[in-house]
Amino acid sequence: MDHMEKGALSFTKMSGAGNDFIFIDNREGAVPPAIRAKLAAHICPRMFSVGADGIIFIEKSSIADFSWDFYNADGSLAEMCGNGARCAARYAFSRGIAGAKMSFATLAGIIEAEVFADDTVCLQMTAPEDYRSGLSLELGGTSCQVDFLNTGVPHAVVYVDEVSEGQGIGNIPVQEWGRIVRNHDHFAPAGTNVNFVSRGEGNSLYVRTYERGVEDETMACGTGAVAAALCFSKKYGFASPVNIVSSGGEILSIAFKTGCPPQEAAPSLSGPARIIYQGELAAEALPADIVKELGKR
Ligand SMILES: N[C@H](CCC[C@H](N)C(=O)O)C(=O)O
Repeated sequence: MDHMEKGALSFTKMSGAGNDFIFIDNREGAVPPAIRAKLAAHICPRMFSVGADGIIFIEKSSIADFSWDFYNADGSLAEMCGNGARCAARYAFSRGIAGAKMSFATLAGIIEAEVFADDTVCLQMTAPEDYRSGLSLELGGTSCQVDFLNTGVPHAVVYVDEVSEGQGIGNIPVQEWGRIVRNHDHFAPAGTNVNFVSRGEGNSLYVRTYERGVEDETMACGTGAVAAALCFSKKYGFASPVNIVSSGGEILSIAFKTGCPPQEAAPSLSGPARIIYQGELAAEALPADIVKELGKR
């Protein structure tokens, strides 16, 4: 039996369709706000620590069942995270923090969620904002027109069938093109997540997402799936619900009102959210100043 000093910090690892997160139950304030970004940037890198696309702190709330603080893997704060929110609902239900139907506060607004008996969680998303279509930029030597929608966080939507000369979504350079769009002047200064979208079978779409704050392709992106579904439907007239086949092969289902602007579509996001394991972060895995701060509580 390995003997390890009592861990410096307990956490739960979760996966929302392959978008993975570290959860900290912070209702007793174990991790003060001042060190959260540094903690995220220290324990999210894969191979060097726990590894995740982001970290979520669950906090008490006087206006909802709980509230949260979400940080990307690089320690940047983001207002919302669709897959993370589905995992937060599963986490809260599993720990008795909320019932199967719940609400929680994010920087993007209050999220209503429902946890189902299988691993599915359904969210009512906040109202999309700032829809922009036909933004011109160049990818792979081809001029193309991308759309933009804020679904809690900013998302650009690139229509792969228009830029890839039939290469197919599986062959496009997501890191290279994702970085170009993420940093493009159209989206300055906040930058944007970037979704590469291609028509699938029936009412489905293939979506590959380059995520701001991860600075790489993730296996799924919930707010990105919502942006892709709403923009594609607006441009090509897709019906609701749309099934999004994400990079990791899992399906996210987006339901929404059709025949109206994306801002009025009232989208919902359904998909899997699973607890993977519980863990204890060893003090030696953390910078001394963080261990010191954690020890104060
Ligand atoms: N993966 C998340 C999006 C995180 C957004 C974050 N990458 C940012 O906008 O900075 C999702 O499932 O919606």
